[in-house]
Amino acid sequence: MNAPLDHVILEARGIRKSYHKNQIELPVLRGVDVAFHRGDLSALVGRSGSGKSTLMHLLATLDQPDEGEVWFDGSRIDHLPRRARDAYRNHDIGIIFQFYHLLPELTAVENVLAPAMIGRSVLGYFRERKSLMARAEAMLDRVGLLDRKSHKPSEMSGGEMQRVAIARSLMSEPKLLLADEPTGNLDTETGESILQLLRQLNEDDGLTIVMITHDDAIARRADRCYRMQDGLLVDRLNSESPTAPANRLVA
Ligand SMILES: Nc1ncnc2c1ncn2[C@@H]1O[C@H](COP(=O)(O)OP(=O)(O)OP(=O)(O)O)[C@@H](O)[C@H]1O
Repeated sequence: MNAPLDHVILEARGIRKSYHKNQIELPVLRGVDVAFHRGDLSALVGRSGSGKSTLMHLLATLDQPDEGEVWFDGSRIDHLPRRARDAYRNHDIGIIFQFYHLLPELTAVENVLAPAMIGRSVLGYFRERKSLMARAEAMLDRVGLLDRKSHKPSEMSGGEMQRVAIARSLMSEPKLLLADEPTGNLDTETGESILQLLRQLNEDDGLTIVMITHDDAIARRADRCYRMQDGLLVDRLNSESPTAPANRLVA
């Protein structure tokens, strides 16, 4: 198959995936083709159970498709060896989740630092500790949370915890951020501030973002929206929201 076009950073081609339970096959993705464009804030929208998280897991190489291909930045990534998949997740992309996945015993700044410790020897870590700490603090500052750097997750609000998770995902200077229901656990106002932060990172820092959501109103805020239904990409959202003038129809 041909490599993706240059403006496409992440692409799924002909993806099929089934789960098996009690010897019954449950087809969850039934031939999904989707291409996310470099520099966009894209949304993948669909009802609960439509297969969004399953697709995201495949895009993140947390699982492998039964059929089809996943391409990132010009390379095929769906059946890479484990080390290469780890490197992709640790360096090329950032991932944030609805429930933040912070370590409860660590402070905000330690949570941001944590992934940078993976793959480094203890000696290597201590040698670079100062610069890593400075970067972690800069990332916390980027998300407006430097003054909470010594707080543990139990001492932060949901919105603050999501900001820490975003700061953590930025540590490795990813080319793309995968966000699974990033506002799903937040009230409307706090969710709005997280959306604005994602938009800022997209516009100011050029970060490509793929956001998964079940909420049409949130999806309409993206540059491109892709709708999933019963394991298929069915259409692209008609986006006429006045708040999203850059919103494009994807035919
Ligand atoms: N590990 C698994 N084993 C069996 N079935 C699964 C597994 N994971 C997901 N499913 C099923 O696959 C379907 C799609 O799930 P998925 O989590 O991808 O949907 P979703 O669109 O992300 O939903 P939600 O918005 O509720 O997270 C669901 O019917 C779910 O029950």
